[in-house]
Amino acid sequence: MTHHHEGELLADAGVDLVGLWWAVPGGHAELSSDRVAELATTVRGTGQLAPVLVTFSADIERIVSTMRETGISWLQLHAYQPPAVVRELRRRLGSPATIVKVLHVGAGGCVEQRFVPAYTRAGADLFLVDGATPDGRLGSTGVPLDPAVVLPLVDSLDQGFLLAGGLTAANAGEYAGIAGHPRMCGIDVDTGARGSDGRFDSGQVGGLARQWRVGRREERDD
Ligand SMILES: O=C(O)c1ccccc1N[C@@H]1O[C@H](COP(=O)(O)O)[C@@H](O)[C@H]1O
Repeated sequence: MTHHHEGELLADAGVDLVGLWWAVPGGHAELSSDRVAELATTVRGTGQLAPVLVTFSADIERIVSTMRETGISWLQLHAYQPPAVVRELRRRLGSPATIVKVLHVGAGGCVEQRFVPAYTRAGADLFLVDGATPDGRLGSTGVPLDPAVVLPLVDSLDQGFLLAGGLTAANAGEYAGIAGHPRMCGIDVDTGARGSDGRFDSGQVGGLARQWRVGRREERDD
């Protein structure tokens, strides 16, 4: 989210977490710390949404100070930050923070597969399974993942996971085995939530919420 008015649209359409992109060099939605703070206030003001700081940064001091200054408690580490960074962030941010580590699936499978136990020991609360394209793009790729590759990966996890990567209302049926997985906690969508003009579209977001049958966290029993 980059504009204040998007908060109400997302809340009304059934979303519960909103990503604010910070320290994402070259990202189409890169925000300054001050802008993140303003938008986080708007997000919380809906009474329904919680903001997530989404970042490529591995700079522990900057991440911790931005989380504290903005009051954001959800952190999505979207790049290749190592387990040592997760461990130090967990130590510094404490248990109130929810740390989401992205696991990238490329042509050869999950790039971080062998680090998964280390991320778990380091204190990651959730994993987010997303794609990495052959040309190295991360985040907002709009490229769907092969469910046959994702399923054994999520089966190998000890904690909950979110799914991303080119998700739409129309392709929900292809991921039935993953959507019904006992550790499935939700989906994370950028491209498929937008209309042809590139803006968030309430019809697209509402369709995603309905087709994926993703309830709010407090309404689920997982
Ligand atoms: O959307 C972005 O610009 C972005 C920037 C930096 C990190 C992550 C970003 N988006 C994340 O990408 C995935 C899936 O996106 P898509 O549905 O395939 O377009 C999701 O986790 C977004 O939060």
